[in-house]
Amino acid sequence: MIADLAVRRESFLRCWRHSPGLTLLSLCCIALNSVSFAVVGLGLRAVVDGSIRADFSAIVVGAAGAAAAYTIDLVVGQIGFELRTHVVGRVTLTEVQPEVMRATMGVDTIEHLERSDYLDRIGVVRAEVWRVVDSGWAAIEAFVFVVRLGAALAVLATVSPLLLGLLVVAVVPLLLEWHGGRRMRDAEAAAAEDRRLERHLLALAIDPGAGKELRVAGAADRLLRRQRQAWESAATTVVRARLVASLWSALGWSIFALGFIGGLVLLVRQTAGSPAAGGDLVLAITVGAQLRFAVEQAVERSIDAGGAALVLAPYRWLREYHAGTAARGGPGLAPPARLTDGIVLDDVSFTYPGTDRLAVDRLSARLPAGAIVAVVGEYGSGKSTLVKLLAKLYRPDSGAVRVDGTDLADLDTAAWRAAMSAAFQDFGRYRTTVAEGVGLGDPAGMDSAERIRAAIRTAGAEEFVDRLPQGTDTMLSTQFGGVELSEGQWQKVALARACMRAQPLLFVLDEPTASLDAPSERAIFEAYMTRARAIRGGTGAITVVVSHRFSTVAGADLILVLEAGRLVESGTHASLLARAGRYAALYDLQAKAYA
Ligand SMILES: Nc1ncnc2c1ncn2[C@@H]1O[C@H](COP(=O)(O)OP(=O)(O)OP(=O)(O)O)[C@@H](O)[C@H]1O
Repeated sequence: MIADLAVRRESFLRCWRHSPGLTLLSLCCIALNSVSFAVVGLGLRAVVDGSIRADFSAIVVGAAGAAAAYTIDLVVGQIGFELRTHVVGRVTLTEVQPEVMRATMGVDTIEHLERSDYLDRIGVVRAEVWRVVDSGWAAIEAFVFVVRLGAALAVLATVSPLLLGLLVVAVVPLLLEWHGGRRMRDAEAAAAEDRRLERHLLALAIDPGAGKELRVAGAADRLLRRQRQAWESAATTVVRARLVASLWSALGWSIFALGFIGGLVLLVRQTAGSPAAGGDLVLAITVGAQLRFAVEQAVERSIDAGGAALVLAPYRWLREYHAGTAARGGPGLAPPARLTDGIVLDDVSFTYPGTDRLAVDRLSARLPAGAIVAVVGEYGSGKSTLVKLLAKLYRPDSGAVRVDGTDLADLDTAAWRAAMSAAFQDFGRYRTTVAEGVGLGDPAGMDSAERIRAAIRTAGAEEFVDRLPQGTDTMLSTQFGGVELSEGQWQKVALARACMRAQPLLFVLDEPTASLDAPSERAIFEAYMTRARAIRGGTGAITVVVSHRFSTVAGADLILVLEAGRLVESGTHASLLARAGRYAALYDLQAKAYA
């Protein structure tokens, strides 16, 4: 609560610093608006009283006051709203949104991108980040609307304390509408699954991949029928609830109208015969009629202010999580300029957050400087996890990864990343030009057309890139008016991206050729071997290749065989075959399958 208040205050101050003039103007509008409609009533009373007393100046002042207050009520409220929306929007887009993106991207590890509970929180913040900025305004406005309600009641009390009873009848429609609103929300929640399904089926219908299958199978009509059913089911639930909510609302309004008329009748009976009562009557009618809206605004904005807490909580979590991981990472030590000893995995264990199974289980191995190391094993044996630990995308639960004797945890994360290159199994498909998509592998070198070409050459992508309509300037993906690539071509672009750094200390290839045909895979792997041998001289670079295909990695200097997160064998291809253990059995199995 206190922490939320601090964020609200900070958000409001951001608006103030960003646009002090507009913020001040908007605040003035809110303040003026808070008293305007009570002043309309007072002005009209002055007019009526003035006409009874034949007091011309009272009539003029009253009419002018009422007219001004009425204009303010109609216009200034809207202007204040527009100004606030403008400032909130600008601060959201220029300050808070980028901060959220930085916090999401700036976390060293990727746990928050792989855990569904973290993703849910990030999703809420990203979708409703404007509410963080609006939260300060919502609190101010909620307070001002309560003051506005108080002012209206105070004015009514000057006529007769009896009229305070109008507050009760003004609350009744609100409660009934709230009840109807809750039914609507329940209905929306009940219809959410059908809506999701409906959107998903519609997206499938226009998805190029599914589109092919649906055409071949002739299943498009069937799919659209299912989509329509889902839509109708969702619509029926919501429309029914809307109808019920309207009935509750009509009932509430009727009660308010009856109570209001009752209050006026009482007032008339109390003041019957008194000529001075005309002004009071007009004031009671004007202010009383608006009372329900005053209550509604006060409640709505209070709910808004309270509802912002739903976004403020994950927003604070994201900031603290980011700050916490940054503090853990610290400024860190610089990685060595070249590896002399190598990387040692010392009794490393790791369990993914939210799971209880060890993905890497007490693994110890030495990856000598300059070595080409292959990591092999069956599905789910922990190969990619090992690679992520080397890239510092996760930290071991126990044990340590040592780089030339220094714990990887003590190395500066950004500097370590700058000293390595990686192509991952689930590589990114950047919808950019080829040159950008490759160059982003090393932002420092992405302006060099030569380096981009060299990376493309190393990845074996030169031939297909040269055939593209604008070569390296070709836009990728038809979504942006460019060309669509095959799976294998996308993978070659990702590989080229990983080749942008000329002298990395660690070069990681996690299943870099899974989408490629066997000859392409072989050619690329050989190119990598050549490259790995070339770069190891300069920096003692270690190349780690993860692969399912044992034949591809037979030329590696060291092969690590994983099973259920454990290292079960290690050695060269020849030594492992001679050992006739797990590696030999799997190699044999694959050789027979390919034969
Ligand atoms: N993000 C994650 N969250 C939870 N568990 C995970 C996550 N990623 C992997 N795992 C689990 O960790 C274990 C090791 O997975 P990993 O991806 O390292 O295996 P792998 O050998 O690379 O498999 P593959 O050859 O299929 O890529 C598996 O049991 C997997 O289900």
